[in-house]
Amino acid sequence: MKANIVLLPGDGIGVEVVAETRATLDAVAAQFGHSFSYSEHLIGGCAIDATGTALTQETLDACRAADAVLLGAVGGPKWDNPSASVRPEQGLLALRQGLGLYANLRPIRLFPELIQASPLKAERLADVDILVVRELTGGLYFGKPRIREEVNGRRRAVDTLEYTDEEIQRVVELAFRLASSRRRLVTSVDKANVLESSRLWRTVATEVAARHPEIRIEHQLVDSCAMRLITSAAAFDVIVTENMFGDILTDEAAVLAGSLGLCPSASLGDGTRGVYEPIHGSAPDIAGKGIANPIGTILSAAMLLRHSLRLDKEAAVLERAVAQAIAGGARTADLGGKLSTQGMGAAVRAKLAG
Ligand SMILES: NC(=O)c1ccc[n+]([C@@H]2O[C@H](COP(=O)([O-])OP(=O)(O)OC[C@H]3O[C@@H](n4cnc5c(N)ncnc54)[C@H](O)[C@@H]3O)[C@@H](O)[C@H]2O)c1
Ligand SMILES: CC(C)[C@H](C(=O)O)[C@@H](O)C(=O)O
Ligand SMILES: [Mg+2]
Repeated sequence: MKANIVLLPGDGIGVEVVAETRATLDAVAAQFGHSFSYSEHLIGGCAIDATGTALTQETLDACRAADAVLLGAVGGPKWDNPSASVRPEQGLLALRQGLGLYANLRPIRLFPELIQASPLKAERLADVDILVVRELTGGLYFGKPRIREEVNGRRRAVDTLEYTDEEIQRVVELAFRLASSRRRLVTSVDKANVLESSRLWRTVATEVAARHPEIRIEHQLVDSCAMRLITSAAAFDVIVTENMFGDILTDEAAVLAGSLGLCPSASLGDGTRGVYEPIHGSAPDIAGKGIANPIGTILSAAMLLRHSLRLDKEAAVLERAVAQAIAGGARTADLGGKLSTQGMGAAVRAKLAG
């Protein structure tokens, strides 16, 4: 098949891990006789430097016209001034909103050979297989008003946590659909003991659950969920939660896997188009050194093959190649090894054909 893929490397290690993933997608295409064409566009800090804005109309239009988008990461110290009116992260948020990508799927899967890479005891990690469905276009990230002002000599700032029933319903519905082909348990995470928006979330989640009697639902407060992710992660199947809770819980859950650099994601809306990106950021502490782990991005590309291109077999072959490379001892520095970003990509490609 022919597919048109937009690459948005962004900033820092985003550039390094996207280059390695493109090479890996090319190897998949060659093996299965597909033709992937790529166009590369700016987003984040590099877009601010070149154009003054973190997401140009041109980049957004290219993404709208593409079959799928592969993104690296945005941000970095160069653009971190808290008084700046434009920030790299705004580009990512505008992209998610502009494409209507309201659900971010973040699978947390463990490779058995990497159990030692996690600081947790091995017995706490047995059978961990979690899919976090993070709401992506609502909540504190987008609520209005958003204010920074000075009133009577005091500095004041406001963010707004807002959800409509429709926004909650569509993402919780998706979580239930995904749970039906897994272990049939949805954990809806909120802060309903304090937040009005969470009480609406819990009410709507309960309504959705009533339409899916074959799937169990449990409600869990976000603070104790954070603890249970460490003490009894294997008890979770699908977790569905609001935007910021999902952001925080998934970086925590990445510790189970052994490195943030291993974890992929798919940002999806109602159609087949999606944005695929690792859950990590631009990692300024290691950017430019060629040592970032590309596996989170390569596994995001596998999700791209499956969800946007409907290439299930190719996705499975790529995921198997990653698993075999890791089983064969391929390790970047975050996993205690010596492989470069390119070395890790090459180790995956070496397993593709076999
Ligand atoms: N989706 C995104 O574009 C995204 C996500 C998170 C953070 N950010 C941005 O990235 C910048 C840095 O944020 P941060 O430092 O809090 O988080 P980060 O995810 O960039 O890094 C956290 C830690 O994990 C390590 N790490 C991350 N990815 C890795 C990989 N692939 N291989 C090996 N090690 C890896 C880093 O070296 C660092 O020690 C900020 O500007 C932030 O806004 C962007
Ligand atoms: C960079 C930032 C806007 C982003 C988020 O909070 O969504 C990141 O942390 C992520 O997890 O994709
Ligand atoms: Mg995050």
